[in-house]
Amino acid sequence: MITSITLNAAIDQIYRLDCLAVGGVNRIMDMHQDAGGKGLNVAKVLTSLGAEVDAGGFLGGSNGEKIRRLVKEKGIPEQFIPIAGESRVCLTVMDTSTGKGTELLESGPVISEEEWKSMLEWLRVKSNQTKWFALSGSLPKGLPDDAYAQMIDIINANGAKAVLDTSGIALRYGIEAKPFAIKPNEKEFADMVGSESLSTERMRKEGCRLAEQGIGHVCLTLGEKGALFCNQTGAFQAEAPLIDLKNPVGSGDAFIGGLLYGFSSFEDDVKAYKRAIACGSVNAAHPEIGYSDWNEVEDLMKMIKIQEFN
Ligand SMILES: Nc1ncnc2c1ncn2[C@@H]1O[C@H](COP(=O)(O)OP(=O)(O)O)[C@@H](O)[C@H]1O
Ligand SMILES: O=P(O)(O)OC[C@H]1O[C@](O)(COP(=O)(O)O)[C@@H](O)[C@@H]1O
Repeated sequence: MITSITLNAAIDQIYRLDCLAVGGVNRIMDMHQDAGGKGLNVAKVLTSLGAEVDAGGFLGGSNGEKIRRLVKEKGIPEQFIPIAGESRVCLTVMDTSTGKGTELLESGPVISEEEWKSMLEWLRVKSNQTKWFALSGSLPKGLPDDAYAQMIDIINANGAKAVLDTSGIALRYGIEAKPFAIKPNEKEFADMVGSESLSTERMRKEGCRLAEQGIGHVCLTLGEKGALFCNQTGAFQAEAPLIDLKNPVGSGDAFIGGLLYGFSSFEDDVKAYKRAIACGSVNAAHPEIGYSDWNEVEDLMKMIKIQEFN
């Protein structure tokens, strides 16, 4: 069983239009809404791949009710903790002439101390029943900067494993608690290291340093360039397959879905890494956020070559 936790769940809303005119009048071609926030996208991908997954986190207000209904419609069991605040809307404006998405992300509700305590209590019980956790996305207001670190401590103490996908200060603290895996993208990793941008060699060096400190898998995703992986045995790199790009939003979440599918079904590291990249690329080749399909993933996996750094 895999449990995917979204502390800052969202209604993911996509507006598609011909060509975005910033500062002008834009008429929308079509609009789509789905349950989102990073962890829910991970759960959608895992469900499409046929994995046993459930979802947790915080939900509140009428947006929260809508998210709960959308999650149910996808057949994903959920144990969200109700909160007093209103869950957020995250808007992606897809410019179909360039294939580029502009994301407008609300910061989300304020979580009270009581609500946070309920989450930690729930996790203490849950991590005795579930082996694998995805902890994904930004922290809503009101939570301490070390919120993910507190969660990872509980998960590790119960012998379960956490894959962490967040950024900024929450990532810095989270790393201290030694999650099983982390997945920053290039920019998030450069921010973490305190640099504008990083060469491949510097990414490898910094990634391997973290792996030596006890993070099982440091996965650095590089968008269309693929990903770089560091673990106890070394560093590996793979290019992403060439695809017809439709919408890259949610590709990082799909990558986590693939990684968790692989590890939870005892695939070796290289196969799990290939599955993760393929899942990211399959998502990017479709307009929906958090899209996956078993056969498409298997086909792309055959095209991916993992190379070890010397
Ligand atoms: N344009 C693209 N072409 C092919 N694969 C892509 C593309 N964009 C993303 N991917 C796949 O999705 C993975 C995660 O994408 P990335 O953009 O790095 O993550 P995030 O969404 O977290 O920023 C990549 O490692 C790659 O496998
Ligand atoms: O929790 P955050 O970091 O604010 O991000 C939320 C947004 O991230 C997404 O999950 C997309 O994430 P990725 O493109 O990084 O995979 C959107 O669906 C969502 O609206």
